[in-house]
Amino acid sequence: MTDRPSVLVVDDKENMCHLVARILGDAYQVKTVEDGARALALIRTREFDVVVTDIRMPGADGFEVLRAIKQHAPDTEVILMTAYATVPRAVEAIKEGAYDYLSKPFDPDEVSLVVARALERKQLKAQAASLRRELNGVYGFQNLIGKSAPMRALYGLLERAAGLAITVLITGETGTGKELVARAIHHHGPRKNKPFIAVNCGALPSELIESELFGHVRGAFTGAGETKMGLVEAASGGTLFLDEIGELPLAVQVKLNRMLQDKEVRRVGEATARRIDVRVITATHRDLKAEVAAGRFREDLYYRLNVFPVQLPPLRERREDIPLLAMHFVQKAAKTYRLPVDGLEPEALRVLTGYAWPGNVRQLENAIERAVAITSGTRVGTSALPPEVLGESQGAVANDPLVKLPFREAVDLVRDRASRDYLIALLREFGGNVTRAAERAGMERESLHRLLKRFGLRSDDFKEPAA
Ligand SMILES: Nc1ncnc2c1ncn2[C@@H]1O[C@H](COP(=O)(O)OP(=O)(O)OP(=O)(O)O)[C@@H](O)[C@H]1O
Repeated sequence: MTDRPSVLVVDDKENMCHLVARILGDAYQVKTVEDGARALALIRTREFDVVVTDIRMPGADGFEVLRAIKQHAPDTEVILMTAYATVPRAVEAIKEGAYDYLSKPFDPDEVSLVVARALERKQLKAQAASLRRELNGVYGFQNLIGKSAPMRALYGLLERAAGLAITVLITGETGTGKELVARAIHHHGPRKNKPFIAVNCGALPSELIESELFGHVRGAFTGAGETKMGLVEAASGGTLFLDEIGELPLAVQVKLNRMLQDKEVRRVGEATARRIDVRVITATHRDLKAEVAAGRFREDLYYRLNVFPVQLPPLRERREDIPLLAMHFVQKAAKTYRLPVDGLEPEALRVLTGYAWPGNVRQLENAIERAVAITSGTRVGTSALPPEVLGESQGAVANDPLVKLPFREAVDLVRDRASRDYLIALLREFGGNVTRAAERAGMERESLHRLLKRFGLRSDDFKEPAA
């Protein structure tokens, strides 16, 4: 039987090997070797579930066996056998990753029990690892949901960015999750216990931005009552997230650039500067490079911010995530409104997956929240979905005659449409001159004539009227 768990017994005393093999032989597939060096060679070529090894052996001892296993087969559990005198060493071995030890002489039940427990731990560990993999696949990174290829690639990038404390520039259409990503980077990095301060540069009136960001001293300008610390200082030790960075007025861009360069901040109206230590993450839905070209964004600041660019994919480019996101938002809304809604009708899911979502995840979240609020049963159906979502997907699917045809006929139809369009463009280009059109098309004049006839086209219709 090959599906029994495998156990390797290593002891330089033959009778000890036999004894352990006899105890375990009924329940496990047992292999015995009588010296450490052979055990080392064996574990490089074969993986055992559990290894029971003596500590004191000539040549390679139990510690060497343990280390080799942790290196080559870290999932294998190791149990050491030890005489009374070497118990302290066995305890040391546990610190190095062994599961347990048996002190000689032992009784048979003790051996069976320790091996069974070691196996149980191995299985639990494997189960936990697979659950974690699954959860990571589904729930992605921090609070980000999505398991599509673009999202998985994104998680890898975010993991790297989080560990590096590097300046990150997040770009993506509205509602793609830029703020969520910024938070995920912060919470996954070494500054997670420090503040995360988010500032929407587009939402602050331009005359206030400077003092909000950098702070001001009393009386620095009309209306500056008390001295106030800015948001940059509030983020000290943590992360400053500047959303909609493309909206920052040029004058403030200059100050921000200087702050990043000198790692110092100067409150408005104050002569001396203060050292600051903030990690800066910025985001924009604009094409900053184009903004630079148009003179609306400073080039030096652009390069300072764009150290680690992260581009978020629009939802329509990761449609396979829509069911997962939709389900997540259904649960969230059901909890908020204390409603017994717990899923979506398959048809509703089909419609959601077919829609283009110009407002991305935020639009999906709003659509689902509203749908849940008006659902009286336990599942969201199509009738609860917003008209714009229904309209587009129904239009795309139901009005296209192609879907009513068998595959071959549909392909023929598409080919005919494309051929006709091509011929029209060709005749236009050459003003109805069939000889030249045939040359470009790489076919004989006669063949082109036949094709034109088949598609009901007349070359004369494309000739310039005589002046
Ligand atoms: N991958 C995702 N998983 C779960 N929720 C998401 C995801 N992406 C976005 N969301 C949710 O969608 C909403 C919009 O996200 P967020 O505010 O981060 O987008 P944004 O790109 O910053 O938008 P804007 O450009 O309009 O400021 C939030 O409620 C957020 O929780």
